[in-house]
Amino acid sequence: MSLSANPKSFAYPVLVADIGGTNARFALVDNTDAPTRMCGKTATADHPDISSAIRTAVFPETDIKPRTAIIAVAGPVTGDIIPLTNAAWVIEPLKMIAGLGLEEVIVLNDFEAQALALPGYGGGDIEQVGTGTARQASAKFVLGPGTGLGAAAMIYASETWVPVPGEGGHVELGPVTPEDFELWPHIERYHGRVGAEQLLSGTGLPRLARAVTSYMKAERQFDTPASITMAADDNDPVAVKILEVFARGLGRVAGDFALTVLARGGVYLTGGITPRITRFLTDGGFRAAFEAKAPHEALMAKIPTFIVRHPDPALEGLASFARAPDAFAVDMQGRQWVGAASVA
Ligand SMILES: Nc1ncnc2c1ncn2[C@@H]1O[C@H](COP(=O)(O)OP(=O)(O)OP(=O)(O)O)[C@@H](O)[C@H]1O
Repeated sequence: MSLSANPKSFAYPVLVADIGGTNARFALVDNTDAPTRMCGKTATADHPDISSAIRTAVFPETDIKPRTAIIAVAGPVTGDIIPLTNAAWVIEPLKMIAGLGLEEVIVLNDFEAQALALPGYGGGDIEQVGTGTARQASAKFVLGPGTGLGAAAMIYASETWVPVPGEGGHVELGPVTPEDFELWPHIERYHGRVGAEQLLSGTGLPRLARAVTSYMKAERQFDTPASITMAADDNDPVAVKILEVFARGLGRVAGDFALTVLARGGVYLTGGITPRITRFLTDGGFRAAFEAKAPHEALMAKIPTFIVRHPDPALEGLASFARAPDAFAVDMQGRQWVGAASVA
């Protein structure tokens, strides 16, 4: 059964799960005040389905079985059968309710989950890049180059945080500097266009590498993102140029999103690529591109940008929601399933 109402409390313990293309991560939230109990990660390929992974990774960790599950998946939540974008699992909430004894299952988008973590970050969770100060109770944005380029806004309205997921990773990426104009003709078009994710992601990096290699008339073959970051660590000039262009592009897109929602609460970078290119995010190019938004340079200089250092941003966001559902307005339509026992 699918409901549209937003619950203002959950039955505890709540199991939170971040299901990625490669790994599934689980944690338990025992009540509104309890710290998050991490249950470790497991390779999705090691289990036939999510229920089997939960039985193996979570049930041995708790005397009281979870009554609610809140799950983040990469990709859209469409109906009662939810295939994953990059893994063989199919999430079937009604089967999970029946098979695991759950009362309720909620399935959210993975970057919506990452947005839910933003208001709670502090201390070592984040590292600032450049100037600016995060304003309290103001919009935030999370942008994450991983396998793809994930994006979500976090809006503050009526004393409530409202996560806004979307397909922002597919916005257009155009040339700006004279070097860009020389480089752009070397970029392979995807259906006639250059979307941000086509360059600024793990799958995009080899395409960007081919363009930069051709533009520099160099002899290189970079087939994986790791081969590029490793070569850049050895100061290979082509790999360095690729990551400089990457960081500049990411700054530009991050700046566009900051302008779009006036993200005075900051723009936060996550994703598997980010920690591997820190040097290129902090050398000035990223931040300069972020701020170069005439006529709004002065405004942009005040908006802070951060690298997220928290190891499990999506899980952290789901745990925040599990602890304090009242603090967030999460759209539940078509994404919440309850068992017969819970129907009043
Ligand atoms: N050393 C590295 N340097 C650069 N990129 C890397 C390196 N190792 C892995 N990557 C890239 O990071 C990307 C994966 O990022 P991320 O972990 O955010 O993806 P995901 O799909 O969200 O995660 P999951 O593995 O949980 O499904 C892949 O494109 C991978 O090639």
